[in-house]
Amino acid sequence: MDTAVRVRGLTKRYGDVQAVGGIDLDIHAGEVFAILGPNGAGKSTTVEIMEGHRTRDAGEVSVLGVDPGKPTRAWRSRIGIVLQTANDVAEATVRETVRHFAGYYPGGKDPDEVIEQVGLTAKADQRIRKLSGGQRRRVDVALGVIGDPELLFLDEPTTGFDPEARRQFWELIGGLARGGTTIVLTTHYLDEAEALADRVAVVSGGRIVAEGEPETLGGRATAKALVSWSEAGERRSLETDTPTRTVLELTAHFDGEVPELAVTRPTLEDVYLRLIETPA
Ligand SMILES: Nc1ncnc2c1ncn2[C@@H]1O[C@H](COP(=O)(O)OP(=O)(O)OP(=O)(O)O)[C@@H](O)[C@H]1O
Repeated sequence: MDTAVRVRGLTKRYGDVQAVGGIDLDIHAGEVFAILGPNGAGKSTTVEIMEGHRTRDAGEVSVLGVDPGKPTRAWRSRIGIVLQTANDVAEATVRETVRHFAGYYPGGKDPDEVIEQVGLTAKADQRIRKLSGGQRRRVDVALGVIGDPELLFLDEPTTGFDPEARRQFWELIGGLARGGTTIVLTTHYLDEAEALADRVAVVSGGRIVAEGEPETLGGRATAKALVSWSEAGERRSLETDTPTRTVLELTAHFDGEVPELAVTRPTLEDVYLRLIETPA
């Protein structure tokens, strides 16, 4: 498998703050990789170093085979970056803005197609200033993909989106991924990571504390199940390795339907919260 991003021993310090304290990372070409972690964990610093927007103190970084500390124009054109909302083009319309950015990428996508892809066709002639927060974010995404990048960085892409807009955005990202674009995103939404990411890394205190597929992260798939039900007006629950047996026993006990029966495993959020509680 081709490697899109390779990071070894990355460190970055701001004065007294060790923002990144030795990160190793491999992101494969074509995968969607999510970086999770609490505020101040070092996610943005790591991603901005990969983007070539921040210097590093030590370590090796290779992005599409190039050291982002020595970026070339050709390399930049292969990378898309969705930053937090840019307000400087607020007076222009959606179409004018997307067309303007398309001009930087001779081999890029058709502006109207991209506007359609991000669901802004009906707003194409509206000034960006008059869009809602979520709609502006879609413009940011349009600008990130207009150059048809091989690798797309998304920093907290759906902050401010309503639930429907988030779903549409997930579909957009899923479509880009199916088309072969490698995607690196940071997010605070665990359901977003679960819906989109092939693999996730949890960063805490400038280090990776866990890495893997969202379904199995932190032993999630093999964790004990929680069986819960109602009895004599009270909620009862039991943690068990053999939930099927527990349910059979409960069925016998109640001689049929178990009132308000639920069987659950830890969610990605449960696992995540446990991981960031434990110092690396
Ligand atoms: N330019 C800077 N100067 C000084 N300290 C900084 C700078 N940028 C980040 N830091 C510090 O480095 C640490 C990591 O910050 P970073 O922005 O990488 O975290 P993050 O995981 O992206 O957080 P968030 O989820 O809040 O965006 C924090 O303690 C932050 O205060």
